[in-house]
Amino acid sequence: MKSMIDACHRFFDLPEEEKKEFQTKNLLDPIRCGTSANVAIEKVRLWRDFLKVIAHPEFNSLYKPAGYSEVSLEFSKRTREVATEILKGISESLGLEADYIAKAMNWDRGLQILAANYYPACPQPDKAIGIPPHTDHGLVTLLIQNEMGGLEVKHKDQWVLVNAAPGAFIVNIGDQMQILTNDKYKSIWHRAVVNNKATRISIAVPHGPSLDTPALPIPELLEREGQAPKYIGMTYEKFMELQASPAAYVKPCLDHLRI
Ligand SMILES: O=C(O)CCC(=O)C(=O)O
Ligand SMILES: [Fe+2]
Repeated sequence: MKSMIDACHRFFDLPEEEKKEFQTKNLLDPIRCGTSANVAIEKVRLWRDFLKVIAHPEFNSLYKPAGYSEVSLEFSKRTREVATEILKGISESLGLEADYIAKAMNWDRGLQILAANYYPACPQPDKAIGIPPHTDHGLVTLLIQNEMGGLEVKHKDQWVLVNAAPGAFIVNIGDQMQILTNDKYKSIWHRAVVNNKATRISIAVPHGPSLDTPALPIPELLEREGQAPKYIGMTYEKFMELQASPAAYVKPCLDHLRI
C-alpha cells in the first residue's frame, strides 16, 4: 500500500509539462489525469488533482514515474482479490451462492479503476472541498490513504470523519450493489475534506460489473422478500456516463433509475 501511495505521489510531483499527455477528457480513457472532478460543471471550489488508470479487464499503466507500472500491477491484483472475497461474503450474506454476484455481474470482465487523489495542504480549508458529496458508481470501492485523514461519510444526516487504522482498506458500497440488492446494501454518501497541514493522498479503487452489464435487483431476493424491483436496468457504462453528466447534479443517479 505504501509503495503504491509513494508511486502516485511521485506522479503528482512530476512537472505539469510531463503530465499534460495524460490530460484527456473522455470518461473511459484508460489513463486520465487532471484537476477537479468536472471542471465544466463544478460550482464549488475544488482542491484536488486526480489520476485514473483502468487496471481491469485490461491492465493499463504509466511509463513514468519509474516503478509505477510494477507497483500498480501488484496493487491492482491484490486489491481485486480482496474485492472478490468481499463480493463472495455479500452474496452469502444474502443467502445466495458465493459466486452469485460475480457471475451475474460478469466479474471476470469487470471494471477496476485505480483512482488516485492528491490534495495539497490548503491555506483556507473551510473555503474548499477535496471531493464534494457523492456515492461511488460500482459494486464496492476499496480505499487507502496516507497518514492524513479527510474522508467523511454521511451517517444519520451528519458528516463523520473516518478514522481508518493505518494500513487498512476502507470499503464503500457502490450504487450497483444498491440496485442489485434492491436497497438492502446502500451506497454510502461520502466526501473528502482538505486540511492546511500536509498533503493528503488517497487511492480509491472502484470495482464494478463489466461495462455492458446492467445491474438489476436480484430475482431470487425479490421473490424471497416478496418485493417489487425498485430500479430499472442500465448498463454500467451508461450509468457512469450519467454520473459524470449534469443530470447527476439535478438528482442522485439512483433516483434516475428508481421505479
Ligand atoms: O479521498 C477520499 O478519501 C475520497 C475519494 C473518493 O471518494 C473517490 O475517489 O471516489
Ligand atoms: Fe468516492
